[in-house]
Amino acid sequence: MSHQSGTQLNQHYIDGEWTDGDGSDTFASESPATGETLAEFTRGTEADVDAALAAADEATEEWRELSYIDRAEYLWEIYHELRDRHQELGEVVSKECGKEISEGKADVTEAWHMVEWAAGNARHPHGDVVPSEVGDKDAYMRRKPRGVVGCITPWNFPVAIPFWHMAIALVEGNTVVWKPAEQTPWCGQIIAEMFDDAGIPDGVFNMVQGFGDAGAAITDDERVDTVLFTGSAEVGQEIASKVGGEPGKLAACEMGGKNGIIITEEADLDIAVHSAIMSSFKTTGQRCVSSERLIVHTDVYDEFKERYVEIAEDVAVGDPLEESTFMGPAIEPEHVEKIRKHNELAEQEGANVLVDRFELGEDEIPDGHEDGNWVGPFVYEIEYDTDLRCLKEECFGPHVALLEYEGDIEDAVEIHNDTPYGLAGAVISEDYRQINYFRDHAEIGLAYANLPCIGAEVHLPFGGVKKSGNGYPSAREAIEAVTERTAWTMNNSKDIQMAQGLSADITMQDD
Ligand SMILES: NC(=O)c1ccc[n+]([C@@H]2O[C@H](COP(=O)([O-])OP(=O)(O)OC[C@H]3O[C@@H](n4cnc5c(N)ncnc54)[C@H](O)[C@@H]3O)[C@@H](O)[C@H]2O)c1
Repeated sequence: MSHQSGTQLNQHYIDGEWTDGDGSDTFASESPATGETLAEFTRGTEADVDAALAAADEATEEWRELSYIDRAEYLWEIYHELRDRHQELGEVVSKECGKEISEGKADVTEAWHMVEWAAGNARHPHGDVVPSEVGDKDAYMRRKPRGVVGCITPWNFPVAIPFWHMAIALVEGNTVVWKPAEQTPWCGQIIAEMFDDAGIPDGVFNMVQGFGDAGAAITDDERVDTVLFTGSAEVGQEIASKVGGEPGKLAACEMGGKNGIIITEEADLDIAVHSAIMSSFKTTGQRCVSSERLIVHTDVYDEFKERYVEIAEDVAVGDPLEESTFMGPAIEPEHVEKIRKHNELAEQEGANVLVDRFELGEDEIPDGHEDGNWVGPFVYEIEYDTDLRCLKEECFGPHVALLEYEGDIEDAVEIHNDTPYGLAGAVISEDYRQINYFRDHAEIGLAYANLPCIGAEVHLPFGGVKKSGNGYPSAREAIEAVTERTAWTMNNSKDIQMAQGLSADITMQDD
């Protein structure tokens, strides 16, 4: 088994074996905070994906024959490993994706919560007993696994999101081929070690390291029955249209957001400022639920702006492993460029820039971290206009627009809904009517009141509407995506009786 940082090459995990597979190419995991190489990995090719899918396909028959409870036993082993290796894996998350350490550890905690949910759910009822129109019939719904599930995950929750997908797919009786994000292969390596240590039967769990081409080889293969994808809208839409067009195949995709917080004239401004700062800058704005739009009533605009800007000017950017850090670096140099372009776009569209810490001062960058992908908050005010691209396109960074509105909650919600996305949002108000109006009219899957619009609990649905996805790859909803339902009706009498009064008489030609 290989499980190393440093120079040793880490492998794929296919059919219960660690393997270089095709082995024709390698890639590195690089620290976003220092630029140093953390570990080397073999890069997956179509041939590696083919081997993984063959193993997963072969393993489905025996795996689905096990009881839910026996399948869940393997997940309980992993639950204990996640807890035992909490500190170690949390630090790897921080090192590999640059999230500050409390977020790195929270990623691992969320993963074991999801494993707990999925494995615990194995002892809960699965399916429904339903009444029949005919007295002598039993009618009920049973679930069956779909078969092979392809899981494709993003870098920003490199431990939690894979378990949102895989824990449920596996307990429900599917086998899995997983491709971790290319930026966080070390987390992928440790998760695969956990499955290996748990003794999961060969072929049931397979991991292929690599890039988008390996991901596409999974989604395009006819042996895959369900694709679970979390990532950008561009890739998700491509997968949804490709896979959705194939009969018998299903894609559940969770994508990005252009999330907003409404701060009404009835807001408690302490809560408003605190919630907005967390939603804007936690994870350096690189959460799917990060807020890039703050929609603030004119009566409280000036006071809110002053207090928010004062914190944004000074919020601690630094080494993700230091507990005093609030924001770590951006994930990779290409992403720093993407954030730069979004900031420039806002300026071209007429932004009045209030905070520009995009290029941090030398004294703000921690010693020894000069080669990190550093960016700081960029905050601007702009007059709302439906044609502004900077208010519609996801930046996925600490890039925030302040929008002043007049009028009622209805006006604020109209601005809030004016994006192609529909993932998360929050309202800050002490007036329950305003809160309830937001709850009923905001076009989003995750709505918060008097809270940041970040944060998830695994037993709640997680997912968006519009361009943000179809709200499937989480908890209960994911079960729909990885199982097929069979409606069973069973006759308890000797006669055949039909619903809707349909005649069961067979009449003959001579009658
Ligand atoms: N809604 C959610 O639950 C949620 C959660 C986290 C992140 N996100 C979104 O994810 C994005 C950031 O993550 P990212 O940069 O890793 O996203 P990404 O779309 O670039 O990559 C996600 C995964 O898809 C793979 N991939 C890339 N091209 C592919 C292709 N053509 N076919 C198959 N797989 C392919 C990547 O290798 C990676 O594993 C943001 O837009 C963010 O909002 C959404």
